[in-house]
Amino acid sequence: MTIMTNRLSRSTHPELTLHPERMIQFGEGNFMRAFVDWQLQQMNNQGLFNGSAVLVQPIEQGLGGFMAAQDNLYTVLLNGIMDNQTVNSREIISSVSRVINPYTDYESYLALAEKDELEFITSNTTEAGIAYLPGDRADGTPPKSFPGKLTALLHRRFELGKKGFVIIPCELIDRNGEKLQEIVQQYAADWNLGGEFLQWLKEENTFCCSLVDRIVPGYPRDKAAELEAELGYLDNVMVTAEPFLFWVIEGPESLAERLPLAKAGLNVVVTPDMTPYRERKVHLLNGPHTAMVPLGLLAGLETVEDVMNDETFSRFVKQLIEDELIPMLDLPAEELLSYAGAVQERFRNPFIRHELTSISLNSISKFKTRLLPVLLRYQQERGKLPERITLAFAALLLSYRGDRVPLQDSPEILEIFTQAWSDPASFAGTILSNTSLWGQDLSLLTGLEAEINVHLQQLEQQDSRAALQQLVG
Ligand SMILES: NC(=O)c1ccc[n+]([C@@H]2O[C@H](COP(=O)([O-])OP(=O)(O)OC[C@H]3O[C@@H](n4cnc5c(N)ncnc54)[C@H](O)[C@@H]3O)[C@@H](O)[C@H]2O)c1
Ligand SMILES: O=P(O)(O)OC[C@@H](O)[C@@H](O)[C@H](O)[C@H](O)CO
Repeated sequence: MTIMTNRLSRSTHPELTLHPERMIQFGEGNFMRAFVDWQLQQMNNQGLFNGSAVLVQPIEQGLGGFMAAQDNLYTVLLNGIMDNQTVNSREIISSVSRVINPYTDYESYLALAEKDELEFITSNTTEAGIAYLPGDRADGTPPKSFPGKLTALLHRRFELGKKGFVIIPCELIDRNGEKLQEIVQQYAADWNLGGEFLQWLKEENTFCCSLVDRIVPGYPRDKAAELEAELGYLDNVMVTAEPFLFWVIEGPESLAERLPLAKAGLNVVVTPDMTPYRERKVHLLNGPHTAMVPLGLLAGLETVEDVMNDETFSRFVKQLIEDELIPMLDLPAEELLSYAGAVQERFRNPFIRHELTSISLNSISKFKTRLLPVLLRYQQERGKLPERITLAFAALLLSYRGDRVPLQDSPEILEIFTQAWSDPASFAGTILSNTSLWGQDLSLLTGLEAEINVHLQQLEQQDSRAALQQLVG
């Protein structure tokens, strides 16, 4: 095999244009680079935007060094089937201008407030990022939390008498824009930044809620050397993604003109109410992901594709979606079925490797958001438990014993499970009654504790495939 020595850079690719900075983006992770920055590139390719994003690392450790070493260029590899066509594309993305690490260069970070051309702010700091950190300090260089950092930047902008920003967070939490705005306002109050600043925040800035959708498995570790040989350059931050993309932004109509994503042919909707889109995506895509993870891992499967290629498991996913999830959503069933069919196609994407363990991160809070609301509604409306969600719940609780599958969750949550599992006989009752995990006492839900105990025993005695076989027929 040829040994590659050339790193991707502006000198290896002098034809790539550098566009003026128009967006500040918190988060330099795989998702944002394959989603937002990829879309900026598409608009730039068509001469519709002429703008780049300056990236800010939300935490001290990050990819800034790797990005700088290749002049902030990187490759996005799209693999999958879209509109019945196989897509296997590679594109060098040149829509990132630089990455600022505010922990080592706070002055450059605050200096962003001076640049009039910067009009948009986007972010993805994981679900953990949009959080109020009591005691975060205005004189921190930088403040610790993402909303704290943003408040400091916005305040500098206000002091300079400049116009505000359109702020579009992409974190997968409900009402992300409103939540971010509330926390920024809270810091403004904590830090005594004054009533005029609060007014400027409200009147000069637009916080938009948004919902993102693109499966981004990230750096293709297993194929990197092969791909670099094919590309003809070294790239430490290349990223693989599916071709499908969807971005719903709850914002003013004028946004579609200022950020002409849809005009560039991208699947982006600007709407006054994104609720139905969020419900559909979180329950029909993220919900099945979260259900398949513990069941799949307990059966020794590794990827979403493994699950979908297994007859029993794929039948389980289909039944879960059609019999338990769709009937509980207040949207036209036909539209939901069509969306769900497309989702299952995306799960089957033979060209990407989406690890179940990568989805398993923080599975308890994911279950609470993605599947628990449906389980509760089903029980309330039908007077019985949804069997598939309940089995997945039991598998999740069993997996959190930590002896059969690797766990990735906060130390506090892992400790709660260690304590509860120390007495297996009372485990189900203890864990279901823990309101800090579920927001309510689930041991009070008729039949749940008994069902969970039955499934726990079943999953101990047989493997999860056998339990699924009994259920899906
Ligand atoms: N990968 C996908 O398929 C996908 C699809 C849609 C949405 N998302 C969302 O994107 C998020 C990031 O996924 P990724 O694949 O880019 O991961 P990644 O590990 O490549 O990037 C994580 C990013 O989040 C930041 N971050 C991590 N912990 C943080 C914290 N505690 N506070 C502030 N910032 C923090 C990091 O600095 C980095 O910029 C996920 O949590 C998910 O909500 C991912
Ligand atoms: O990104 P996470 O860890 O919150 O969730 C894992 C997957 O469910 C998620 O990344 C989906 O692939 C994504 O939401 C598709 O748009």
